Amino acid sequence: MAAAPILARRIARSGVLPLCCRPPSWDRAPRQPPGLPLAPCRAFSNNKIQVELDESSGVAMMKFKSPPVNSLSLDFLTEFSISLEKLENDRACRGVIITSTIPKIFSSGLDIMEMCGKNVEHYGEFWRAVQEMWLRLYGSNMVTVAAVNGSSPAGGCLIALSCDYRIMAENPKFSIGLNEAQLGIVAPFWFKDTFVNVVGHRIAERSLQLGSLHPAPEALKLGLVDELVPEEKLLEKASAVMARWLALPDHARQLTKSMMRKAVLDHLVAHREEDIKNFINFISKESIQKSLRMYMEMLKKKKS
Ligand SMILES: CCC/C=C/C(=O)SCCNC(=O)CCNC(=O)[C@H](O)C(C)(C)COP(=O)([O-])OP(=O)([O-])OC[C@H]1O[C@@H](n2cnc3c(N)ncnc32)[C@H](O)[C@@H]1OP(=O)([O-])[O-]
Repeated sequence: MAAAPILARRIARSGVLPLCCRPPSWDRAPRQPPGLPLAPCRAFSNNKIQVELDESSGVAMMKFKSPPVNSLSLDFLTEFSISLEKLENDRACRGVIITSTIPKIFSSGLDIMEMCGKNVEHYGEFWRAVQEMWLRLYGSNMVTVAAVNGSSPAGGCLIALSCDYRIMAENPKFSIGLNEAQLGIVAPFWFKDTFVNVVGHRIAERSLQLGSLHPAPEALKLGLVDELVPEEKLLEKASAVMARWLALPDHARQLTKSMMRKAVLDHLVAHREEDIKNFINFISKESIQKSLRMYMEMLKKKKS
């Protein structure tokens, strides 16, 4: 598949290790070598994501900043994977809080334009980047907390579901869910598995079949998010939750997390190429392309 070397080159250019080469974090050296001056805060930023690591707490704040709606384009996904990998390999980092700088939007999900009117090579490269992002986030050794400060459909919901804990702003106008069926497309098995692991089979089945977007209070009732807080308290709450999770020894928490998630992660790793082929075949169908075009037109009409 031509897409594999392309993504490998993109990642190689950035100096990021592939997932399989990542050292387990319970094997890491002590956080602060003795005798070195404390460096309390470090930041890095790329076009679509900004990251600030507080070395004294070991917590990174990752903010999506890709207007207008933080859609997950190929470039966004690549930057996201690179940012996660940098943090994963940083001995000073134990946890990451993920949020958005865009008012009212956490992420609008996969960029629909990446799935419309492109060639087979592009679809393959795009889908590999979606897989890569999920493998890194769902398989992360770090504590991951989603501070969902706006709407979060489809791929945006997947990001939140892949974290260890989800806190959402208690605004009923913000909704979250895997709404793929509303677009005439189907969430792949690993989106479904991640969803089932959070809310259970019955809720996931009903919500997926209906392509439901759940307003924040309903999302809380379903267990799709863990807590609702006033928007202005979201980051404070996320930091408090993070501190509680980081109070445990890393190795015990990490091994437990890995035990809970391994089967689902292994399933995709074992079927990655097949999953890419399935996506390409599915998304290339004229009927699917038509559904996506109609959905984009509906979004534009709603705006005008
Ligand atoms: C098998 C595959 C699995 C698929 C998984 C997925 O994630 S599928 C993804 C499922 N995702 C969804 O179903 C989410 C669909 N989006 C929404 O529901 C709303 O946009 C919103 C609630 C996120 C924000 O509402 P709001 O009133 O604040 O903003 P607005 O609506 O005015 O949009 C502003 C501009 O952004 C554009 N644009 C928006 N989203 C996307 C996108 N994903 N991509 C590309 N573009 C997108 C929109 O067209 C408009 O462009 P224009 O006209 O300026 O050129």
